[in-house]
Amino acid sequence: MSPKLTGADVAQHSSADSCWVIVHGRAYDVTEFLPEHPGGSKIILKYAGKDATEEFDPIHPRDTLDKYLDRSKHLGEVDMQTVKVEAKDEDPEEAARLERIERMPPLEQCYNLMDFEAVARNVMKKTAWAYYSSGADDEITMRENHSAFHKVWFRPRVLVDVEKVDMSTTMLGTKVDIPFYVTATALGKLGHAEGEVCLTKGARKHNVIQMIPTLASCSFDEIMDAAEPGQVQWLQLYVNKNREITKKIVEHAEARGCKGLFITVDAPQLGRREKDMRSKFSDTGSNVQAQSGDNVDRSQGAARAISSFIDPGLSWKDIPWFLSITKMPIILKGVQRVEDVLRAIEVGVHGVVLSNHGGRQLDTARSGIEVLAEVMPVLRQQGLETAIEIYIDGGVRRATDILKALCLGAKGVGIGRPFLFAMSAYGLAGVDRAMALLKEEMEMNMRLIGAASIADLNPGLVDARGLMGGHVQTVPVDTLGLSAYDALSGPREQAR
Ligand SMILES: Cc1cc2c(cc1C)[n+](S(=O)(=O)[O-])c1c(=O)[nH]c(=O)nc-1n2C[C@H](O)[C@H](O)[C@H](O)COP(=O)(O)O
Repeated sequence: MSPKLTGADVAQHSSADSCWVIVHGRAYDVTEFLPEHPGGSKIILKYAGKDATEEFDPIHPRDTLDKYLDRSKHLGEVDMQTVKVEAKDEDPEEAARLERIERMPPLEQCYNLMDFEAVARNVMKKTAWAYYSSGADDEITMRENHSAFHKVWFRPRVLVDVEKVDMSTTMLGTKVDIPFYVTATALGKLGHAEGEVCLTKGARKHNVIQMIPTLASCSFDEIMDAAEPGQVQWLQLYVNKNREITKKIVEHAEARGCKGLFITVDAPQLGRREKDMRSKFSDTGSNVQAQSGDNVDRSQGAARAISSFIDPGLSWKDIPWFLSITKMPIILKGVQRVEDVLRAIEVGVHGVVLSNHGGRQLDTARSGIEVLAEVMPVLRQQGLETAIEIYIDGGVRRATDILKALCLGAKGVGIGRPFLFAMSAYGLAGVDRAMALLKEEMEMNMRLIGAASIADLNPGLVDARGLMGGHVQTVPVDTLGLSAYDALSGPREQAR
């Protein structure tokens, strides 16, 4: 058994000519990999000759080095007792954050999904909050996503026997307890050490489907392994320019039992999320799927650092190939107009998610609920309303938002940030409470609109004319949301 390396051995290799790093107590020679790194070489050189574990973890699946770094560069175990721990200069912001954590409200004081966002804003690390909370450009679409639901009013039925309420439904053939799923959101470990696995555990407890992101912090297999037998997961796919890599990922997901392939079609390039950019994301780029280490401009924030492999050339002509390489149902995630829904039906995919990526891509794109109100009447007119499954996501924060979407014809909705914020602030207990609150709201509101089951939900229960009136600000100010978003430029107010 070769002797362990010491911290001094590693520290001798701290330049671009010879660069060793320590990750999880093992040393790696990454000299030749430097120009390949999607996040650029600078970020690795910052940790040359040192322990890089703390920066590596939130961005990279655990098996990244095993998968992508040649074995000959794996140098073996390091005696961590001999590694000098760098004294961190006092960061007043971090000290203030830790202070706020001491005073954060107990979980029981979170009564709705916005409460989690308000708490998370105060207790999350700056880069993590910036990454999760940011929308593209002026964040108009991000705010519209939630506001748009306030343009839809209910037309409740009375004197309906709603003693028993059944909110279960099926999504892509899977029976779920409530018509929402945990949508794909990258870099789960920015908010919580367990990352996407924490969401897996929450989804399992509530029999809710989890969509696994391509850009997860945890490895795909870690997330699949964390699921209980019978627990259903889908894969969200960013298509790689190198289709061989993409084919391997899709085949592996199918072999592991994924029950849906959601191809993201609204991100030929990731949007400009300025809060993320402002936090000067300096971490390494995730996912070493990229073949060549483009010299990514670090100031572009996390998004740009981790997405250089995505193929902007993806087009309708690629869909038959996807249909040929997998039996999983294929859903196009990020469709934003009825013409593309009709095209999706034509090319034979199984569904679409009407989505603008949570307002993180094209700013002033319409909200999912507004596109839904455009799509469904056209599909009904052509007798196509059941040809494929229609989902929406973006700005869903109340069970009434879910009910409005289903009344207008959606099969279910995806929810992103709320579960990230609940996880980041309170871990699994937070995710669990967030889902339980939605179930509570759902049962109550189904009773109040006079619907005993999902089958009872129909367009007659809502008045969606407010969505058609263009974008005149007819929406009441969403005060809850205001306290969470960074619309306020002042210092972070005290945790509530
Ligand atoms: C909040 C968030 C959303 C991301 C997301 C990361 C975060 C932090 N990321 S991103 O880094 O590339 O933008 C993904 C992603 O990996 N793939 C994807 O298809 N959608 C991604 N989305 C969009 C997500 O799947 C939903 O469309 C969006 O979150 C729904 O809006 P709400 O957050 O308001 O529920």
